[in-house]
Amino acid sequence: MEAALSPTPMERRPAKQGKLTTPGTGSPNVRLQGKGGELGTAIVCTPPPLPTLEYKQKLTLSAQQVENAGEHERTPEAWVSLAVPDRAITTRTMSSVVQKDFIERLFKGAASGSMDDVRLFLKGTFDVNVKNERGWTALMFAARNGHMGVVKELLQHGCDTTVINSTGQTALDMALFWNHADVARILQTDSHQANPDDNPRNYFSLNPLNRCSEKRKDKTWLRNKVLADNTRFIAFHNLSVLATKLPKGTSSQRYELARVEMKDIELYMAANPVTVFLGIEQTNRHTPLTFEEPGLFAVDLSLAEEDKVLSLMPDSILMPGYPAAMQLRPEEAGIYAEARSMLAWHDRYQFCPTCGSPSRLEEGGYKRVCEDMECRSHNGVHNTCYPRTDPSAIMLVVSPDGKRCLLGRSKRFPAKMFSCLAGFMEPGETIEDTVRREVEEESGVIVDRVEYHSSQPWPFPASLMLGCIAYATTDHIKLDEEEMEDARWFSRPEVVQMLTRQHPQGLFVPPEQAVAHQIIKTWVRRTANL
Ligand SMILES: NC(=O)C1=CN([C@@H]2O[C@H](COP(=O)(O)OP(=O)(O)OC[C@H]3O[C@@H](n4cnc5c(N)ncnc54)[C@H](OP(=O)(O)O)[C@@H]3O)[C@@H](O)[C@H]2O)C=CC1
Ligand SMILES: [Mg+2]
Ligand SMILES: [Mg+2]
Ligand SMILES: [Mg+2]
Ligand SMILES: [Zn+2]
Repeated sequence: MEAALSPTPMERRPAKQGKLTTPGTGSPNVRLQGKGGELGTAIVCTPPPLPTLEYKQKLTLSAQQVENAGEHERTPEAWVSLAVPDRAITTRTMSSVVQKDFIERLFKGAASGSMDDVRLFLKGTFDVNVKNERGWTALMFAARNGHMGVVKELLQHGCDTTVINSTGQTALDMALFWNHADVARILQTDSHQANPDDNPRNYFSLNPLNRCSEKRKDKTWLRNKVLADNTRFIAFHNLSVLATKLPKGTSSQRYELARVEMKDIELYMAANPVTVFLGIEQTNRHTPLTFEEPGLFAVDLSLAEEDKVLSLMPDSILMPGYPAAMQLRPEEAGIYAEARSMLAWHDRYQFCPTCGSPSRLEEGGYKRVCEDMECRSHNGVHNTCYPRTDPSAIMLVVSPDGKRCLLGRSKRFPAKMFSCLAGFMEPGETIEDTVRREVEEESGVIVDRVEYHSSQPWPFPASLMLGCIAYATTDHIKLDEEEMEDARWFSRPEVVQMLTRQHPQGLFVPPEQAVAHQIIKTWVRRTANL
């Protein structure tokens, strides 16, 4: 595919003559630089001859022919081969045709990633920030098309990252808009601009525990840990977690997980409830782990009466799943995600999926082993023995013109809430396949490019949301009437109103704890120019 020179077809027009002109004369000019800095501006006062077929053929001239050739007939290569050894190019007057050729080669090279063309220009020691008629620099072309090598080369040669084009965009804006994250990062580092999209951290993903998976097979260590004085238990009752209220004034995070002690639950522990080792609350992950550091377990107290569980901690509640769990402190939400998904797995997989025999817990609750020693699950790879995680794609679809995004309403959504489309991954699919299939199934819209944004554990019961931004090639909507109630294209201003809960019809998007919210916000941030 031909490398795009700019986001709009307008930009693909060849550069107009006369941009590089000296005011008052209309004559082309070029800034010439030598080792010690800028040497001055060479002005060509005679109107330049147009390139001829003959000129084009000169591309293959020998060194001698080049030396003998007239000024206007020299190609950039010829100029460079003549001039670079003694920097003569910086002191010569160059015809505008050759100048134009140099600059055109620079822009084309930057847009297509052709390092040779870019280096050719750089050898010529021109102004690296030369612009086309729309104010685009070579750095912008390279950033627009994601050519990391060219971007680095241009930055090394002093290309200015702060230049803006005639529509107010910098090279960084373009890299972000066109989702060249690696290029954006380099430009940010260079221009010291902070990017909130770097390393996004979603709610449910901030689990501070050291899971110490290497300890799960050490039965003695685990037993001692369960009994240690400073060990604490996160208690669940029918997948609702015991939580206590935080002091007032702590924004939307109003609860934290209650940590109960062995002495409080000894009675229930006698019944051997499902208990899962979650990890160690290690204060410093860079120091070696000691046994003294407190361990954390999840325990399923569903066998106990609900009020008995509530009485374990003053002022506590049994917090149901979504959306109640959005009120936990973010670090607590990470622990909750691990704990709830694990207990939900044990709850649903009490029997061996291979032979139907009862199964027992092993490895601190991270494995279920079939009690029938003849069962096939004891041989080879058996994922039936390990906790489940169901990958699920969630995507913001951007319209073909880049100006709108697709949000939908599943039938089970609260009234007036619109969100990203989402769907479970099927076996044998890539993330991109899932995104394209679910978008087409649910909305009839065709997606081409898929960009990964970030992921989020979604413990209802054990999904892993794979957040993406997807670029549509069509915009006709044909709704999946079974799953979806509505799906529409929304403009950026309307999405901003939905994010900030100021939409005139009261429409809104999921809260900031949902990855959907974060993906939508990323798109809004990237489209500041709309
Ligand atoms: N974090 C976030 O911001 C958001 C998260 N989500 C989550 O994303 C997930 C997927 O979204 P959703 O639109 O429901 O998915 P789908 O579009 O794939 O539709 C779900 C339906 O497909 C069927 N299905 C197919 N495979 C599975 C599977 N492995 N597990 C469960 N159901 C399956 C079920 O049908 P049936 O019930 O008939 O069996 C289910 O109702 C859900 O867990 C949802 O809660 C959704 C939106 C926002
Ligand atoms: Mg869906
Ligand atoms: Mg679906
Ligand atoms: Mg599906
Ligand atoms: Zn079995």
